Amino acid sequence: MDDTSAKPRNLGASLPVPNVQELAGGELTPAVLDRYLRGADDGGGAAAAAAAAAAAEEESVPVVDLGRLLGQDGGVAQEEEASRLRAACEEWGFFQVVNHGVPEQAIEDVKADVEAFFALPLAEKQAVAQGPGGIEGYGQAFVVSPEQKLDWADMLFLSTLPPEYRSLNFWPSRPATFRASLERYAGEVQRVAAHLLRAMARNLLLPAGGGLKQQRKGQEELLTRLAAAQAVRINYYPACPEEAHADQLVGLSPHSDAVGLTLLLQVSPVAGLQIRRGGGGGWIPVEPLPGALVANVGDLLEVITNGRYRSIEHRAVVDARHHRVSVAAFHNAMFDDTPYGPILNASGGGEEPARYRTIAVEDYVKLVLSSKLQGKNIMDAMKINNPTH
Ligand SMILES: O=C(O)CCC(=O)C(=O)O
Ligand SMILES: [Fe+2]
Repeated sequence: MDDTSAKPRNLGASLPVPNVQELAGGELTPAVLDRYLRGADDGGGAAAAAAAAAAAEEESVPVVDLGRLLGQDGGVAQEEEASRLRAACEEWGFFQVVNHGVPEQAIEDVKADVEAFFALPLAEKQAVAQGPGGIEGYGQAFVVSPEQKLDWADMLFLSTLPPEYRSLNFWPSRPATFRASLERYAGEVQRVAAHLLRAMARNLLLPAGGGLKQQRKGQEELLTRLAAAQAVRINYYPACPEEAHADQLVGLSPHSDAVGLTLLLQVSPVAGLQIRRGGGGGWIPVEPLPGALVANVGDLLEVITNGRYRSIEHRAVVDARHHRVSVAAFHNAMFDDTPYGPILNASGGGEEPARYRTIAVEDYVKLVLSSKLQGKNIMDAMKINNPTH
């Protein structure tokens, strides 16, 4: 296979929109600002903020200790942590990962380099601007109509792993250490994702032993394949401009991640990420926890577990005074023709009906990129309408 055919093809592009960091640094005309201002019905509004505050008092996202999960404190602690992971996946779909083994320096370097990238003048950042027809590079995503409300953020999207998926022309050459920092960080985080997926597989799959051993092994491999490829989306949310109120802007519209497993680094010590647990309800903030990675179940994991684990709707809101940066590392299966569908005996008992269609990763990502970000609308289309459910 030659190098270009190994890469994911151009999977979709966004309509061109203004650079938000530049808008935030200049004077905004009412007409421009209007494209970003939302009412309560399209994601803005004090009511949502109040709901988040109220919800926060009662609930916070669970924390999983990866070292314990891998057995560093012995078997009993490992089992305890495995149950914690199970509950986090079944009841939340979101959790913070601590003691993950990613060296502090690898995190500090990537943080410093992404901040330094966004601090460059626009012309230098545009050296890695998205091209027509593609999502990689510096720009925006998910803008499909000139009328839709826009997100108050810019992003840099890069395929990171496997190395042959990279398009280095989109990797910044300034700051000079950017590429090395991101490469190291990408590899470290992929290892964390693979460990988590393997632990999830053990929680989910058939009991070991007997004639089921081979089947169990195959299922474990299937789940760990969800960390074979990785892409990162580096988000920059400018502070709210004076002309607006922070709760009228949305940094990233509500969505679930169209991948296997996401691990997110909250670079800035500024809150912004919020999740909505199944069945609606208020928005719950995921406070930045120093040194932690935020894990969340993606759509493909929901499909493969036949809905036992759910990909959860989340969004990013804008801070009134400080900009915020985050690095989302999306782990996914390779972009080939392999179809992925539900593992039907995941419960260990009898055949359960498939609740989702089977689809190839590339086709699913294409479908998502050609749509407006709107909650879990695309996952709804993946569901099989089973009259018994
Ligand atoms: O900035 C955040 O905290 C959320 C980012 C996110 O959800 C994404 O990039 O998919
Ligand atoms: Fe996301």
